[in-house]
Amino acid sequence: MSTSKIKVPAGGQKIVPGQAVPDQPIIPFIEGDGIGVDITPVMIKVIDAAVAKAYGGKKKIHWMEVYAGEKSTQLYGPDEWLPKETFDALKEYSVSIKGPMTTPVGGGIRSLNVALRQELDLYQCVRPVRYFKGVPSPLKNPELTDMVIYRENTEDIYAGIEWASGSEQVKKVIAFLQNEMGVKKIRFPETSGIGIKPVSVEGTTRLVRAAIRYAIDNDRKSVTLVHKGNIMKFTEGLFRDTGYKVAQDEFGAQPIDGGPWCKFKNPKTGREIVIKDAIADAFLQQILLRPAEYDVIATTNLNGDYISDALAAQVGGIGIAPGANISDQYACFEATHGTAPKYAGLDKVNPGSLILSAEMMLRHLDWKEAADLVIKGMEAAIGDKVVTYDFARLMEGAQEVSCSAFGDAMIARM
Ligand SMILES: NC(=O)C1=CN([C@@H]2O[C@H](COP(=O)(O)OP(=O)(O)OC[C@H]3O[C@@H](n4cnc5c(N)ncnc54)[C@H](OP(=O)(O)O)[C@@H]3O)[C@@H](O)[C@H]2O)C=CC1
Ligand SMILES: O=C(O)CCC(=O)C(=O)O
Ligand SMILES: [Mg+2]
Repeated sequence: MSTSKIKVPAGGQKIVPGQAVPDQPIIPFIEGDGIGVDITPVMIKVIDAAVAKAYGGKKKIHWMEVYAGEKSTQLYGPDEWLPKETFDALKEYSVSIKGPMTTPVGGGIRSLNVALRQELDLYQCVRPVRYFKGVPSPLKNPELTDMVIYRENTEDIYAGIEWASGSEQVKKVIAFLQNEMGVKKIRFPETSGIGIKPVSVEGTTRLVRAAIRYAIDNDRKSVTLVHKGNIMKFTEGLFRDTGYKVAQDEFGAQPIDGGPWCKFKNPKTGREIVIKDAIADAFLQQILLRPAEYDVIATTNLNGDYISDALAAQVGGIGIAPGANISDQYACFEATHGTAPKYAGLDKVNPGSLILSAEMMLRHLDWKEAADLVIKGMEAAIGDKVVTYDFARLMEGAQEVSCSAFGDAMIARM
């Protein structure tokens, strides 16, 4: 039986949802697999420096390591990928940050990242995509890409409801579909695996509501519902139809030229916000060719996963792509990228994604001054062409530095 491995730091306080953030909050972090060992300590060092500089010691984060993934199996036992006390801590302390965790392809464990999002009901995956001047990009005008992805984070095929080809369960499911549901279109029933894609009105409503509220609070021009509703009518199509209904019922949006696009006046600024939709395949070419036409993006889970990496590439790659998983109570910040195993332990990769995820966390705490210093350090280091390998290989005259040296370069420029 496992006993507690988590050491609660002395002197810190819990963040309680609905109450003011204490000056000395305890923030749990998961180091992460693969490059987690490289980027997580750099993120902590950079954030501590920004907070110290911004508040002169009045505010300070008390970091509390909690365990998941490979490190957890080493500490708690071979099958303990996500110990209960980790879940409990993430809930008890409300705001947390994590490094990436490995998910094997095909067999093996299901995604721990997805399990965390589902267990904490972190239904908004928020991934801002913005350009930092000087970052190498395949686009002529990368600064025109300025979008915020709101990816539904608890439903869709990520629910993990699927049965393996040849299993007794899949035979039952296929027999049920053929005999009781009149399904005749499973092309190779003897060897098919089957997956289920739940998309609900509740799940879509809360996600689209959050995206529209973000557009209102941040004076954005439009919210685009991205879906594949022409093919998956009752899941992706439901997402689109529900999204428009939320805009009309909850925000008073009125149809433009008979709809389905609609618009309403931002109650905070008086400017118009347009709610529109795009089919996912066409959207992926539009964001490359006409990025300026898109702003806030609300989409289903799988689309959001693909769109996140595609959009990140437009502004320099997933080395600089931050994110947050948010519910009405909890927030767990994490980068868009994964464990990049070939670079693990080499002190080589770009810590920018996790640092910018922590910058989002500072804004979530309303520690704006520290967040601004993080951005200042990042802009100045990139502006001086002091960058990690991923940018250096595409930049003229760059000084390539290690993961940890990039963190130090940021700190020196705050
Ligand atoms: N939230 C999470 O924890 C996530 C976990 N994963 C998991 O991560 C594992 C590996 O996935 P994989 O498909 O290889 O995707 P990764 O995102 O881990 O890496 C793909 C490539 O992206 C580039 N890259 C990633 N991170 C950085 C960084 N910090 N700095 C610079 N470049 C970076 C590298 O490109 P290059 O080779 O060109 O240098 C790398 O080879 C899988 O098990 C997957 O399930 C994946 C995504 C999210
Ligand atoms: O959980 C994983 O392994 C992958 C998740 C992922 O790619 C993402 O959330 O962007
Ligand atoms: Mg992904």
